Parts: sequence; structure tokens; C-alpha cells
Amino acid sequence: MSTREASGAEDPIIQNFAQLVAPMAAGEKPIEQWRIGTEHEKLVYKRDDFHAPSYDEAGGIRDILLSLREFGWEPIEENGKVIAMKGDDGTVSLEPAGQLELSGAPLENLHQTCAETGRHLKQVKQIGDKLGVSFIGLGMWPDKIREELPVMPKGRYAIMMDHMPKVGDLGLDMMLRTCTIQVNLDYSSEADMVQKFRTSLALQPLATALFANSPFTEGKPNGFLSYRSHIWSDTDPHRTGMLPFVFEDGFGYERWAEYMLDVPMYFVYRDGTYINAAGLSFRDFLEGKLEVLPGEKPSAADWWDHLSTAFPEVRLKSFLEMRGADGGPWSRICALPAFWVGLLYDQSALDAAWDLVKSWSMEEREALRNAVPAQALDASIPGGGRLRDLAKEVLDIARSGLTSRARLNEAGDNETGFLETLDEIVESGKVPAQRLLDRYHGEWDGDVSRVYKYSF
Ligand SMILES: Nc1ncnc2c1ncn2[C@@H]1O[C@H](COP(=O)(O)OP(=O)(O)OP(=O)(O)O)[C@@H](O)[C@H]1O
Ligand SMILES: N[C@@H](CCC(=O)O)C(=O)O
Ligand SMILES: N[C@@H](CS)C(=O)O
Repeated sequence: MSTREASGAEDPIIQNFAQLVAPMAAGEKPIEQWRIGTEHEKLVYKRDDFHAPSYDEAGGIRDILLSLREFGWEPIEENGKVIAMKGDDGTVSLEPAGQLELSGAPLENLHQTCAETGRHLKQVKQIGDKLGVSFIGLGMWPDKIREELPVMPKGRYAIMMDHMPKVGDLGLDMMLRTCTIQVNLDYSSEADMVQKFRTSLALQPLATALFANSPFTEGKPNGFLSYRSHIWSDTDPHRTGMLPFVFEDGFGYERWAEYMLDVPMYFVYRDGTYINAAGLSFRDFLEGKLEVLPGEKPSAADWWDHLSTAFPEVRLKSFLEMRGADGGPWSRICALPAFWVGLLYDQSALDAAWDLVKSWSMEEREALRNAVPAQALDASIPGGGRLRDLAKEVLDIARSGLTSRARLNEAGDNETGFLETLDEIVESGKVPAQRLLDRYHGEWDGDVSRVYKYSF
């Protein structure tokens, strides 16, 4: 999650609509400056009894964060408590129940991304050896009930946790029990952003299927392959989903700003404190009529904060964030950015991917998104056939995209190897969750705790 470091009071006050559009427009970059920013969350558990450590306990989440100092990371505090660490490889931060996230640095290529991930995993493993904790890449806690999970001391999350039950049934599970892998990618112009947004939104269910890794709830199969993705469908309809308007004529930065104005607020950050504005309207804030801050108008920093409170399948800020995938092991943390970079960072690949999905209707995109949590690659696709057939075609396009990047790159680096783990999934016909279920019904003899041997 984005970690707030300073108050936005000194930022310019928003006076006009152009200032709302500015962050999205400012994201435009020439292709040489396109970067890859990968985020991944991991579940943290104590090795002796598999419990999720609290923030304060000995060898708990605070100690894990502070131990990163030995690798050069520096604390970021909120109300006198360390809640994140900053370093050359980006930010290590906390999701609501202590899921540990690396928001990696914006990097030039996938070799760097995968090396960054490897460094991070090595560091936390060394810390884990000292503190008796392990880290595992799954889409969701396989066994814990909500009440067993700790809550991290972060103002943003106190507000969100209070609000979630009012707007959906599974929002608290989204916060406390899930983990994801995400990648942030750039665009060169508004038209480029639109093509990338539409293509990646339509294909986001494919990423959900290929990375599906959350088949267990409270120790038993839950009937889904990505229960995490199902959770998002019952979290908060005002800030999630497949965004039909992205496919409408005229979509661009302005329409995105209008959408974000309609996303109910969570908070305003002032002088180190999160002021609860959950459910209130940013449009009222613009008029100085926010009931929790009467007479005050938002700054550019308030708007930037607000942009981070929408959670659709793909999200725009100053870059596009791919949000469909479950958490997973190192190989898939490298594969997720490879998949999207291959599809979106080469124009021929992007055109070919768009050709595959451009005739899909809104109902068809929604139907696919809704089928994928339970059916993954077996979901039906528009026009007939199964998602597994499309998967092969899309992976071929991603590979061709990565291959042409290699041609452009002076070193001729080939990044296609990072897709291999996805090729194996498609060839075997089994997504990660199906492999876990096979083990559960086979060698694990119904004991979900055996999954913990797959820690990093
Ligand atoms: N120009 C860029 N191109 C690609 N990625 C970028 C660029 N600038 C920043 N990023 C990436 O965006 C990510 C931002 O992550 P951060 O956790 O701070 O925010 P967030 O996306 O709001 O959080 P969350 O996804 O948890 O809600 C980082 O991984 C960073 O590298
Ligand atoms: N843990 C959530 C939240 C991630 C986020 O919004 O960054 C997920 O798996 O999607
Ligand atoms: N990852 C999201 C949802 S919990 C956030 O930090 O806001």
C-alpha cells in the first residue's frame, strides 16, 4: 500500500478540473522512460505454531521491519510506530493484518525486477531464521479465521476496517486474509493509456486464472480456485470491478477523474493523522463542504491520496496497476510483470492482444470475470471455447512482445524465460490452486497445514 510520509498541507489547493486530471497526464513518458514497478504481499507466520504474529509480540511484525535495518533499510513511522521501511529496493510496508509487502522500485527490465525480488526474499528469510518466522506466497490465509489475525497500527486501516462491513460482506477478508502480486506500468500518451487500460482490463481475468492460488478457507477447500478474486467481488462495488466506462467512447484522463470523484472517500491526512471521511464525497470536499473539515478545500496531495483508494481490476494513477493476481512464489512474482510487460510494452503485441478482446461486450467481460474465481482456465470465453485456449495465444503474444524488447535493448537481454512458469501452467492444464487441491486430497491427507512447507 502507498505509505504516506508527509502532510500535504503545503501542496497547491485544487481550484479547477485541470488539476484533477494533472496526475494522470503527468504520467505520460517516452518509451525509453517506461518502468516496471512490482508489488508483492506475503503471509507471515511463526514457525512453531503457524500463528500470524502481532505487531508488538517478540519476533513479531515490528521486529521484522526493524530487522531490515541491517540491510540498509530505514524506518517510516506513523504516530511513533514503525509501519514501513524505505530503501534502494523501494518500500517494505504492511497490509492490514501484517501481510508484508515489497513495493519495489520502478525498474527498467525484468532481470532487475526478479533480482530485486530475490534480494528481498533472501533478506526476509535471514530475518525469519533469527526471529522464528516464515513467509509464504498464497492468495489467502489457508486456515485462519478473521478473529485470529492481528491488526496493524495504521490510521488508514482503522478507517477502512470500520467502513468495510457497511459496503460489502467480504471487505474485511480482503484486508485481513489476502495477498496479491501487482505490477505498475507506464504509457506514452492518453491514447496509449486507453489502449493499455482496455486491453489489460479485458484480460485481467486471465491473470486471475493463471495465478489462482487461494483454494482453502479455514482449513478446507472453499469451492474456488481464486477465493481472493471472489472476495473482491463482494468488497465494495463503488471502488472495484471491471469499469464498463473504460470501454466507452471518449474515455480518457477526464473520465477517469470523474470516476474517481464518484468513488466515496476514506480519509483526509492532516499533520500525521488520518481524519475519517469514509463514505463522504470528494465533490463536496472540492466545494469546501466536507463535513469533517468544513470550509477546507483539498490539496493536490489529498487528491493523490484519494486516487489510491479505488481498487478496480486495473487502476490508473500516474501509471496503470494490474490488480488481478493472487500472491505466489518467487517464480510467479517474476512472471506477473513479465506477462504484462510482454503484452503492454510492445506496440505489435499490444495491438495483437487488443484484437483478441476488442469485440467482447461488457456483459461478456463481466461474465468472464465472474466465472474465473471458481473455474479459472475452464471458464468459457466470449465467442465460444475456454479460457485455457486463449491463454496459450496470449502467452505467445506476451513472448513476442518480450522478444522485440530484447531486440531494442543494446544488451539483447531476453526476458522470455520469466514466462516459463506460466507456460507450464497452461501446458499442464492446472492452475496453482488445482495443484494445491491435488495435494490436499492426496499426500496431505486433508491436512491444510502441510502447505506451510512451501514458504519462501
Ligand atoms: N513510472 C512508474 N512506472 C512503473 N511503476 C512505477 C512508476 N512509478 C512508481 N511505480 C511503482 O508503483 C508502486 C507504488 O506502490 P505503492 O505500494 O506505494 O502504492 P499503491 O499502488 O497505492 O499501493 P496498493 O497497490 O497496495 O494500493 C511501486 O512499486 C513503484 O515502483
Ligand atoms: N491484499 C489485497 C490488497 C492489495 C492492494 O490493494 O494493494 C489483495 O490481495 O488484492
Ligand atoms: N492494499 C489496499 C487495500 S487493504 C490498501 O492498502 O489500501
